[in-house]
Amino acid sequence: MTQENITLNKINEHKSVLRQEGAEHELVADFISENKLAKHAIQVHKFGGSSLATGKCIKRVVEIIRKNCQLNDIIVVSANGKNTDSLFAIYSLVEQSITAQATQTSDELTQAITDLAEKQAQLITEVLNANNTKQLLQLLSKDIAQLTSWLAGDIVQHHNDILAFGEVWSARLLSAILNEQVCPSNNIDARDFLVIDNEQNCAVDTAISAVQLRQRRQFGKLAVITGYISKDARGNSCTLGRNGSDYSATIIAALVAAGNVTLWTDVDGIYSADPRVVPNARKLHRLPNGIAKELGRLGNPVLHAKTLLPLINPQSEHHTHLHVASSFDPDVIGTEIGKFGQIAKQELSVTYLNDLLLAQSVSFIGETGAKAHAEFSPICMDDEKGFMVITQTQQKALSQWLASHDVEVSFKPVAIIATVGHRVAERGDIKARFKRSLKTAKPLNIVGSDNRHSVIAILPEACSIELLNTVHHEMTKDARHIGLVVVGMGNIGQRFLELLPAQLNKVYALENLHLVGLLSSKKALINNDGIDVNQATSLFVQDAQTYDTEQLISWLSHHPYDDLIVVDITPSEDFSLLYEQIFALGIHVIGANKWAASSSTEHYNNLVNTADSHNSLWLGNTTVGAGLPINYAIDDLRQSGDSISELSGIFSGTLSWLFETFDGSSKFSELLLNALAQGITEPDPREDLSGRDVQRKLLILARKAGFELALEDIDCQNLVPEALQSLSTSEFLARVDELDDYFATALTEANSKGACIRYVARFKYNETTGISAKVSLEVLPQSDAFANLTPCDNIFQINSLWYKDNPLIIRGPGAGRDVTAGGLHSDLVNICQQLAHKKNQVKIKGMN
Ligand SMILES: NC(=O)C1=CN([C@@H]2O[C@H](COP(=O)(O)OP(=O)(O)OC[C@H]3O[C@@H](n4cnc5c(N)ncnc54)[C@H](OP(=O)(O)O)[C@@H]3O)[C@@H](O)[C@H]2O)C=CC1
Ligand SMILES: N[C@@H](CC=O)C(=O)O
Repeated sequence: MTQENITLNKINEHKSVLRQEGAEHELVADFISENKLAKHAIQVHKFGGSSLATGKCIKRVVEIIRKNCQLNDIIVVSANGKNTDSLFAIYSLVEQSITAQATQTSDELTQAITDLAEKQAQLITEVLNANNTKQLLQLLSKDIAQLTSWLAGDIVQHHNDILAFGEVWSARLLSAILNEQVCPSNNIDARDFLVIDNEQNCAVDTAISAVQLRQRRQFGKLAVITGYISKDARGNSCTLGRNGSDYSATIIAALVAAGNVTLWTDVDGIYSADPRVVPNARKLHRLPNGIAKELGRLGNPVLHAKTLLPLINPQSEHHTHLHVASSFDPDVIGTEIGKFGQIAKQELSVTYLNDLLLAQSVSFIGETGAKAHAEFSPICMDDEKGFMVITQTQQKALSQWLASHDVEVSFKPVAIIATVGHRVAERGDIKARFKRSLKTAKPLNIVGSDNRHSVIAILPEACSIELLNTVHHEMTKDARHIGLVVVGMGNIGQRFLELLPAQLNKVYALENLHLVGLLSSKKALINNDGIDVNQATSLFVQDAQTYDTEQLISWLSHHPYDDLIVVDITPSEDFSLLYEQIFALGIHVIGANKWAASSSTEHYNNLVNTADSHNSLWLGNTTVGAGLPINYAIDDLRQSGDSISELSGIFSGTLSWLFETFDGSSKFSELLLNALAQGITEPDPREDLSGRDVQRKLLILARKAGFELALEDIDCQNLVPEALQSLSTSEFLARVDELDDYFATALTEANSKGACIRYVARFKYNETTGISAKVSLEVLPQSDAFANLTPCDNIFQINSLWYKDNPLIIRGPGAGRDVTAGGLHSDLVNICQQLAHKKNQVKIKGMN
C-alpha cells in the first residue's frame, strides 16, 4: 500500500559502520544500486526562515531530512530567521543616507552589518565542527566585505545581489551540516540555473532552467538550493517576490518532475480559516489544487497564489502533490494539495482580505471590462454593474490605464470575506447560507469568482474577527468527514456491505460517512477518495492488493478524516490484537469479533483505558445476542443506578437452533451442517460446540455488568470429543458424524425423564459467596423458560436490585446474517451520532 522508501536514516546506519572502515564512497554507490533510487520520484523539501532560525531549529531540520529524504532529493531553503528583513533594513539605511546626502557611513549602518554578520557567525559556530566552522566563517567574511563594497557603490544595481546573501548563507550552512552529519550534499545557488523573464511576471524559462539545473546537480548527493533568488536572461540577480522560496520549490519540482514537494514551515497545515483567530477552524487534510489556488489568491496566510502555478499543468500527465507540514512538529499530519476526488471537494473554507479598493467605472462594463480584467486580474469583478475589487498597490496602475482610455473611476476602501470550495459559486444552497451568515455585515455586493471556486462578499468595513468566526461557523458547522473501514468480507461482512448503500441514503447521522477501506486477511482495498458502496464487493475482488500489518497501521496513522471507524467483522484473534494501536490513533472500533472484549483482564483493561484516553469509541453490541440490544440494556441499567446480581440464559444462536430442533428424527451432525450453511455458527462450529463462544459471551456481559473476571473464572463444558478437538476445520467437518452417538444418548436420557437438553450460561454474584459462573449442557424440564424458544432464539435473564423477583427478559434471534449485520449498522449509527454530538459540544470563542 505504501511506496518503498529508503531514507537517509537507513543509509546512515550503514554509513557509521563503513566510515570506520574508510569506505564511505563505495557505500553510497552500493546503496544507490541496492535501493534502486533511480526508481523513486525525486522529492523536494523546502524549509522556511523560521524553520532555520536557530541552531536548535537547524538540528531539527537535519533530523527531518535524515528521516524523510533520499539521496538525489532536493532541499530548498529560505534565509535563516529574519536575515532577509535585516538585509532589506540595511539597504534602506543606505537609501536614506543617499537621500540625505550623507558623506559618511552611519554608526547605525555599521552596527546593522556587524549584528547580521555576528548572528550568522554564531549560527555557523553553533552547528558545525571546527574545520567547517573555519571554512564557512572565512566565506562569510568575504561576503560581508562584498556587501560593504556594494553598499558603498551603486546600490540600486546590486539591490538583488544584496538580498540574495540570506539564502546563499542558509544553503551553504545546511549543506555543510548535511555533509558533516548525514550524507553527501552539494550547495547550489539558484542563480546558476533558474532563469525568469523579469521580476514582475517571474515567468520561468523552463527549457534553459531545466538543462542548467541538470548540469548543476550531482548524482548521489542531496542538492541544497537557495530559494527566493533567480536570474534574468542577461544574468542579473532577480528575486521571486514575497514568499518567493515557496515558489522556488514548486518551480524546481516542476523542472525535475518531482513526486512531491513539502513546504516545511511553522504551521502544521492549511485550515478552513486562519486558526490564530478562528479557534474552531478545521485542518484540511486534502485540498484539491483549484481550491488551494483560490485560497492563496484570497488571503490564506500559508498558501500564496504563485506557489501552486508550476504544479498545475492540465496538459501534463504528471501530478506533483504539495504538502504543508510543520518542522516544529514533523510527526503531525499536515495538508496535502493535489488532485483529489469527491470527498476532499466537499470541504468549505472561509478567508478574508482587508485594505482593498472597490473601483467603479463604466469602462469595466463589456469589452473594455474584459481588457481591464486581463490586465489587472482583480480579486473579483462584475462586468455588468461595472466594478472591480483590487489591492491598493494596483490603484496607481489602474488609474493610469483608465486615464489612457479617457474614463473616470472612483475608489472606495473595502474588505472582502469569501467562502471557498469546489464550484461553490454554482451552488444555491451554499450561496444562500453564506448570505444569511453575513446579514449583520451589510455587504455592498456578493459575487462569484471567475473560476467558480469562491463566493465573495464585498464589505464596507474591515472584516472583524467576530464576523469571520460567525461566517466560518455557519459554513462549516456540518462538516465532519468520517472514514469507514470494513475488515472481514465473509458471511456477515458481505451482508453488512449489502445493507450499507440504503443506510447511507436514509440515515441523517451517516451523511458524511465514506467507505474508504475493505480488508480480508490478505488483501486490502484502500481509497481515500472513497469506494463506491454500490460496487464494494466487485471493486474489492478487482482491485484489492496484498498488504501486511505494518502497511495497514501506517495508513491508519495517516488517514485524512476527522474520524475513522473500523468495523471488525473477522473471527481473528490476530486482528483483535491491533485494537490497542488502533485506539491509540484515536480511531473508533465496532467489533462483531469477540476476542478483544473477552481477552485477559489485563489486556481488556488496557484496551478500555487506551480507548478512553484517546477519545476512541468501542462498541460491540453484536458480540452477544447478535442484533439484540443486550449490551445496551446492561449499560442502561448500570447508568440508571441498578446493580446486577444474576445473568443467565441461552446465549448461542447455534446451540439454541440445534437443541430446539434436535428431536432424534435427524442426526445431530446433519443439523450442525445445516446450521453452518445458514451462517449462524462461528466459521469453525467447534467454537460453538465447545462452549467457548458462550463462555466468551458470558464474560463480555459480566464485564459490562461491572464485574472483573476472566475466561478461566467461567466453568465451561466442552461438547466436542477430544479426538475431534485439534483437527483442522475441514477435517473436523469430514468426521462430524462422530458427534452423533453422544447427543443421541443425551437426548434419549433427558426425554425419558420428560425433560430436554439445553446449553445454558449462568452467572451469579453474592456478597458472601462471590462470583460463580459456568456454561454447560443442562437437562431442563420442558416447562422451563429456557426450554421453549423458537430455534436460534437467545434468551437473556437479568436479576438485579430492580428486577429481583420478576427478572428482566430479552429474547429473540441471537445469530444470523441479517440480525448481525443489522446490529452492526445500529452500532454504526450510534457511533456517528455520538461523534456529531461531541462536535456540537465544542464551544466557539466569542460565540457561545
Ligand atoms: N454468524 C453470526 O450470526 C454472528 C457472527 N459474529 C461474528 O462475526 C465475525 C465474522 O463471522 P463470519 O462472517 O461468519 O466469518 P467468515 O469466516 O465468513 O468471514 C471472516 C472474514 O474475516 C476475514 N479475516 C480473517 N482474519 C482476518 C485478519 N486477521 N485480518 C483481516 N481479515 C481477516 C476473512 O478473510 P479471508 O477470507 O481472507 O480469510 C473473511 O473475510 C466473527 O467474529 C463472529 O463471531 C457475531 C455475531 C453473530
Ligand atoms: N455462532 C454464534 C454467532 C453469534 O455470536 C451463535 O450461534 O450464537
